[in-house]
Amino acid sequence: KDFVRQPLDYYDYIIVGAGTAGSIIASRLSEDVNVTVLLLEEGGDDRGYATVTVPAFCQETWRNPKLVRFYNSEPLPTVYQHLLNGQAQWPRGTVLGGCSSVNNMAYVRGSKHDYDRWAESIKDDGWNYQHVLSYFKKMETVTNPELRDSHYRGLNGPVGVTRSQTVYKLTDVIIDAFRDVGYPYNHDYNAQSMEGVARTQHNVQDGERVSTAKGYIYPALHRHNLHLVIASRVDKVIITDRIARGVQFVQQNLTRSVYAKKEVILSAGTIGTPKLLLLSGVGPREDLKELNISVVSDLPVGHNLQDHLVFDLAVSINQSIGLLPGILNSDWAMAEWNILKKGPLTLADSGVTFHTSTTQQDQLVDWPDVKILFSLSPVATNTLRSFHYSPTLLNQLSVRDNVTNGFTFWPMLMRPESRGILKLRSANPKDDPVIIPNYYTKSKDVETMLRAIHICKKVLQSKPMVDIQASISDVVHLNICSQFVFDSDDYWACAVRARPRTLHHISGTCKMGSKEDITAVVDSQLRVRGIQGLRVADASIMPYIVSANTNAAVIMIGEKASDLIRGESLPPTDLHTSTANIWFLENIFLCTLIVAVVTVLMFK
Ligand SMILES: Cc1cc2nc3c(=O)[nH]c(=O)nc-3n(C[C@H](O)[C@H](O)[C@H](O)COP(=O)(O)OP(=O)(O)OC[C@H]3O[C@@H](n4cnc5c(N)ncnc54)[C@H](O)[C@@H]3O)c2cc1C
Repeated sequence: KDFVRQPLDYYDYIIVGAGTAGSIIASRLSEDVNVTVLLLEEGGDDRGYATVTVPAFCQETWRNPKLVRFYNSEPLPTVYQHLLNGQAQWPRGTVLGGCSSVNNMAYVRGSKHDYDRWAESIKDDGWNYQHVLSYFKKMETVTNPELRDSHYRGLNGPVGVTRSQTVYKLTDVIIDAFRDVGYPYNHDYNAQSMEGVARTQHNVQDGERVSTAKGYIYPALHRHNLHLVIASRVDKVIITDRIARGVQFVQQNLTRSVYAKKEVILSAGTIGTPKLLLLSGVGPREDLKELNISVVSDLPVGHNLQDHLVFDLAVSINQSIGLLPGILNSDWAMAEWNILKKGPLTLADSGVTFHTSTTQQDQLVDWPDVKILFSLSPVATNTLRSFHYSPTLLNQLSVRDNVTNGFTFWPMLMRPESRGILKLRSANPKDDPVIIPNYYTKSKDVETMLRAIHICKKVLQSKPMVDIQASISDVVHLNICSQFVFDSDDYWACAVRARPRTLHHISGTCKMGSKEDITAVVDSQLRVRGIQGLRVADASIMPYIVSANTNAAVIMIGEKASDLIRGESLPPTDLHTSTANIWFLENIFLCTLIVAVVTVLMFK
């Protein structure tokens, strides 16, 4: 059995959204044969799409309306002048596996400090790094032998993780360039420290994407106690007497209801979950009253919206060592992937990731606030179109179309201070919500991005970059920034503000917090405040966005939520003892030698 057409009337647990987190929770809860689980998903099957499976084609997925839904922010044409209609556009995976089936697969857990800050703010050590590390280990199977012998890594989890290898010479040149200007090479940014330049790890195993649908749901579909219903949009949580009783959903234009004996769990993502809560009367009282929705619980649902932003800086070089046109569609690349599951098609991106702390305060504790990724070509207008850039900007950046050899820096802001907001547009579930991202409303965010751009420029001065005559190819005086001297900080600040490009990591709209925190929507057990039998588990619960791509954190949230629901917990990882053990194992030869020398000396 794959999908169930019509659910029964009652289940123990109803999970809304078979995305990244929802797939995990359905799979874990249904491990217990004594409970029944219903998983409801608005989208369809993610199998049968080569663009989902083959890592190098991943960017095609988030342009495919069969796999994603596009949400537009409110227009702000005088602010986001480089965006089409002044609107940010967010594709969200609307398919089994959710965004984990359409994302770029970069696997980055985040810093120890991200989770320690969560734990401190919510006053619950169960979310500190030592605790969540146990879940990060549980969920993954690290495939590279050189990474497996580490106390930080997991060896038997449902999600495969593979560290990329050099396919293009440009990858090695970029790594060498960062080292040349003094940054360390980081063997594993998912271990003790994130700092430095590293080879990217991806949710890829045997050359194929591992979404949470693939890792958790498909292997569980044979279970009789798990029902998966697709193409069904949940429109409301049925709440009476402050208890969640079930959900109302629409399937083939028919509205149906299904009931939960134990709990309803919302995993519909950073947009879907708050929208559903608001439609169900859980949200800011004044906003709900305006739409004639009766208020069940007055909570700041939709507030605290956070995202990672990226800027693009194209560079030209004098050698053909990167991703040249035609490589990915060549017969040999296809053959190499089909037969050996190797080669260019296994790479979701350049394979290089750089993290660094750009303030003295962050350096002291080792907590990166900037990340830089790369594209191994000077990203041309064809691709830039999908970033929702305005025709004027596309026209100005079309200089890149004439650059055959080059690459693009993607400097990124990892801990933004600006906060956006999401509200209902109307009480009609078919209407998309109002989204106001408030990008760069805090000047500190612009300052951090400028420091990231400075790092890119510093790297261009390195010997490996000078050797390939690397130089910024976007020497175009953007109309709206023409009052500033090109390449000055004011110029870049103007360009950065005008085109806030999302890294697709929206989070935080149903914030987790302590009892006293009036800005919180869920408590540290992920229970919606003031309502029984209702939890949220997805990217929306993050109190602060992590300093990393968000998928790994959401998988951890899915694993931990499953344990919270079934009343279990993993013991915290004891890093202290184990690091010592690892040191002993890694240096066993040295230890044996010391013992031998001491023994000989004693008997002499
Ligand atoms: C294009 C793109 C690239 C990304 N790249 C990376 C990357 O390289 N690395 C990384 O770590 N992160 C990346 N991310 C972010 C990461 O994938 C997400 O943060 C994470 O997957 C979100 O998981 P979630 O469970 O919160 O939501 P989702 O995975 O979005 O799941 C929500 C699910 O709920 C369903 N749903 C919504 N509303 C309803 C409803 N009313 N009724 C029924 N079902 C509903 C949706 O269809 C979806 O399946 C990327 C995201 C995108 C979109």
